[in-house]
Amino acid sequence: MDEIVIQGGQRLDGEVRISGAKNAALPMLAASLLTGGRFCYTNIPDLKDIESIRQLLCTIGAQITESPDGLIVDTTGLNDVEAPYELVRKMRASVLVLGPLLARLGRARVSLPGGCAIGARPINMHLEGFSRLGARITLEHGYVQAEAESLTGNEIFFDVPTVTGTENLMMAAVLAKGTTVLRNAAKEPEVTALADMLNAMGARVSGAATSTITIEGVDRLYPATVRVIPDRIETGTYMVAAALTGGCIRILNADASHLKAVIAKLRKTGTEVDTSDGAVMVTGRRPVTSVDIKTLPYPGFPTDMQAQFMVLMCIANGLSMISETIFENRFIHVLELQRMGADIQVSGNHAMVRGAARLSGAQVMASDLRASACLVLAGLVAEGTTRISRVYHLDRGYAALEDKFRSLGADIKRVRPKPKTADGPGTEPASGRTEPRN
Ligand SMILES: CC(=O)N[C@H]1[C@@H](OP(=O)(O)OP(=O)(O)OC[C@H]2O[C@@H](n3ccc(=O)[nH]c3=O)[C@H](O)[C@@H]2O)O[C@H](CO)[C@@H](O)[C@@H]1O
Ligand SMILES: C=C(OP(=O)(O)O)C(=O)O
Repeated sequence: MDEIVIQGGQRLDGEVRISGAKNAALPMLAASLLTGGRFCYTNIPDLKDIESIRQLLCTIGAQITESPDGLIVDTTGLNDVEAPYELVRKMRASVLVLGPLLARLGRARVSLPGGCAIGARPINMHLEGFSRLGARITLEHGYVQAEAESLTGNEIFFDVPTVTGTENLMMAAVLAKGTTVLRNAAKEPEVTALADMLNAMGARVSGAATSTITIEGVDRLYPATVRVIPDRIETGTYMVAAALTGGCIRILNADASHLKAVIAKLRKTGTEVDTSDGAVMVTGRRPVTSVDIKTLPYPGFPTDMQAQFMVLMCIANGLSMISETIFENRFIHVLELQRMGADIQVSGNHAMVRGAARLSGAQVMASDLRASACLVLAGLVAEGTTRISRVYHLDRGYAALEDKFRSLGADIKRVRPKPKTADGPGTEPASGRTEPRN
């Protein structure tokens, strides 16, 4: 398994170009299943998760080709309605095919995703929503099956805002009879991007970016040409890299309007953020002032930036209280940061970070996507060498990560350790996971 090796201590300066957003591209690709025809996507990021959804769409019968105009997805002839366990276990966003398949074909079968490193992550609200639209839901042999002769609009109230739940229900409702109202809907920019795509296909979705989304069902949809929005979490990660290393990074192809909570917090740390010339310019300053963070649904501080921000708080000048309110187990990176010298105490969903730590490079293990990004950032400011294993998590969500950091001046490379003998010390257990899993 590959490792990322970082020699810390370089100040990062220069320009970096942000890729399309993973979390926008996934539902937008799933939306192509809603109607037969040729969709064209631009700004699709080069990521493992994109490979996984492409594989899933092909299993279902889509034809996918690269062209100079973009990624062409032809969904004219579908031959299957199933998302198998093998794909869902690699990428839980596979559940996003449930809504469009149910809407178009009246049937879908998807492996239940199960828990993941950061929490239980059930899909009960997706399923309750489909039931409210008239679908019969059965759970058997680890699969969820949804069936309906036709779907009928209804009012759906989410207990808590769910991003993929809102997206799944929006896709299910666009072809339903009558009007669907989603209350307490997620307001994330990726939800709005999907609503824009659905409208470009002929759907009638209003209220996206607010907590009430109204969908008036239509009889027909048409293929569309769409551009994926920039990845706000990748953007935020490079912003933290500038703050952390005291460097100056000009971030291109970013949308600062999607990062207001992160920018506000960064400015409070003393970091300069300038969004006036179309790019996002971030200049790290010393000392870094400690701030408290509480993750919340958008437009609050994103849970997907919590781990990266924690590294910045490790080198800040005081105490920082980080509260994680979205996922119940999203502090796994703390144990690895502690091994690098961080002073962090976790109590329930709060992490108290005592700043002024001198991080030192160590062998660490990535446990999930953003925890991996946090370890890369920690390696960049740590003294000495950091080796990060299980980096397949990073490949799910960060396009060309090493190239981008290297172009900013980081000393970072990917290596493939020599295979160890079967019974030699430190050998990967036979049951050790060697493949991505969400
Ligand atoms: C592919 C994608 O877009 N992933 C993002 C999406 O994940 P995802 O859509 O899975 O996250 P949700 O917004 O659904 O989760 C929010 C909370 O609701 C809970 N919940 C969710 C659905 C449900 O049916 N029942 C339930 O209890 C979850 O366990 C969690 O505690 O939003 C998260 C929160 O911003 C981000 O961290 C992920 O990067
Ligand atoms: C948690 C994330 O992704 P996913 O929902 O695909 O696991 C993420 O992008 O940080």
